[in-house]
This record gives sequence, structure tokens and C-alpha cells, in this order.
Amino acid sequence: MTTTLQRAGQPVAPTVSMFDPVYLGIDEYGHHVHCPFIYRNLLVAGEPGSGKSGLLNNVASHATLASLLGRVRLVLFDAKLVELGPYMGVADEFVGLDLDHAIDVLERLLIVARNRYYWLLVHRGRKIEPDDNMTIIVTLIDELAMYSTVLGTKQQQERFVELLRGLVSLGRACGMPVVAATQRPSFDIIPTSLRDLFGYRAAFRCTTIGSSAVILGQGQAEAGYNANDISPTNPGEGYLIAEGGTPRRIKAAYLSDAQIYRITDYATDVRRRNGIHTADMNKRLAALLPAA
Ligand SMILES: Nc1ncnc2c1ncn2[C@@H]1O[C@H](COP(=O)(O)OP(=O)(O)OP(=O)(O)O)[C@@H](O)[C@H]1O
Repeated sequence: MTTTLQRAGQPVAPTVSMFDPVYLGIDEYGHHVHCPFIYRNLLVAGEPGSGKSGLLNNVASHATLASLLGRVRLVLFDAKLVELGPYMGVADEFVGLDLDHAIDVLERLLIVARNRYYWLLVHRGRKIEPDDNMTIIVTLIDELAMYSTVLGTKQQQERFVELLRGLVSLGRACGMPVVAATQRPSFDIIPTSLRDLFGYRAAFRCTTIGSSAVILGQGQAEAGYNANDISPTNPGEGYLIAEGGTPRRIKAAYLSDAQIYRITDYATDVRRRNGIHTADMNKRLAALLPAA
């Protein structure tokens, strides 16, 4: 579904839809790997420096370009600020280190999800289709563990996980997919009940066979799919598994920081000219400052 974007009457670039599969990289045979994200969530895990951000950036950049037609919104959670920071200007929400803010945003997303199911019921649908003209809301979370185990109180962390579980369960059919990444693939961060809600899971290099199994599933290591055997000198290599399928060895496509900023600067400019919401960066940056 490639459409040509108009700017002041001039076609400036082809753009993509969130209903198009997202380009993630290549497999071990050199074939391109594309994944349709619209009806599936993605969980990405691996040790620090294993290449998780590359995959997140591929999805975030696709969503950014898809947002140029005004039908995609980004909601970003990044406790490190700089991983998803380049997309701040095109995001509807950017959550940093504030767990109350994280909970508030998830609560609002769940209200939208429930309203969408009501809308689907009334319109006799089961899931959002391209012709429904519904905005696709893509939520990206970098370092899930910061929100579920580090920031805030135990009660807030539990509330965050409960809401996230709700969004991941409800989001897929109502055009609200979630992509979450963690450096710590362990059962306390990703219980099986949460993991199994993610239709796609990617394991980059993991420190142990056990942590690889947390993402890929029990029995996969014995079958030869073990993210602990990935070389630490090959970031971006990982196993990608889709619901019920066999893990596929991939090398994620990598966007440099300069390329990411080129995409987001372009998108911010086009969105502004087309009257699509862009964030007030001064306000957004001020809101991220720690309280004095
Ligand atoms: N697909 C890739 N191809 C080539 N190089 C890559 C790829 N992915 C990552 N790298 C290299 O590895 C470095 C670390 O990658 P990245 O920041 O994506 O890891 P990460 O798993 O997100 O780490 P962290 O958990 O610390 O954020 C990058 O700066 C880059 O130099």
C-alpha cells in the first residue's frame, strides 16, 4: 500500500502504511525479512549492546514515515531518553523516568482500546481494517525493566505491568500494537503469561541459555535455537520467532543516528507543513527534567 505524499501540491516521497509489513533485516540466506505489525506485538530482548535498538528503530522509523499521512501516532516510553529521543518530535507522548506519567499514559491508551472495541462491535467488525480509516497507535517501550522493576514503588510497578498486559492483550485487533524491549530477559521481568501475548519475539545475544529460552520458549535451545550462542562481536544478529513458528536467524537492518535524525527531521517538517501534530520540543524537554 504505497501512497505518494503531497506537499504543497508536489509529490515529495513515497510513504508507507502501518498495514504494510515492516522491513527488519535479512535472514541467514540473505532474504529480506518483513513483518506485518498491525495485528501483532513484538518483544525484543538481549544483553546490552546486542542490537535491540536497531530493531526498535526499524519499527519506529517505519511508523514515523507512515505517520506522514496522519493515520499513525507514536507513543514512546524510554527511561534512557536517548534511545527513542530522536522520535520525540513526532510522538504524541514521550514518557521518560516518571512512572506516574507511564501509568497515566497506559490508562489513557486502555480507554482508547476499549472505545475501539465498542466501535468495532457497533460496526460489526472484529479487527481494524485499512478501510476503517482508524488511526494506528504504535507504542514503543525501551527498557521495560526500568518501569516494571526499577522506577517507583512496588505498587506502581505492579500497576504498570497490569496495564501493559491489558494493552498488549487488547491492542492487537484494535490497531494499537506494542513493541517492548528489555536487556533483562528473565521470568520476573517477562512472565510467560505476558511473553505469550507478544506474537513476535526477537532474542538477540543473551547471557545464558535460560534467558534465551525466556524469549524463544522452552525446548528451543535443545532444537538448536539458542541466543546464547550468538557471537558478542556480531550485534544485530538474533532469532525472530512468530506465534507458533520456528525461530529464524536474522541480522537486523541498522540505521545510524544520522539516518534516524534525517528521517525524523524530514517527518517533523512534512507533518508541520501538512498540519499534523508535532510536539512542542521546549515543553517536552522541560517536562523530562528531574524535579529540582
Ligand atoms: N544490526 C546491526 N548491524 C551492525 N551493527 C550493529 C547492529 N546493531 C547494533 N550494532 C552496533 O552495536 C552497537 C550497540 O547496539 P544497540 O545500541 O542497538 O544495542 P542494544 O541492545 O540496544 O543496547 P542497550 O541495551 O545498551 O541499549 C551499536 O551502536 C552499533 O555499533
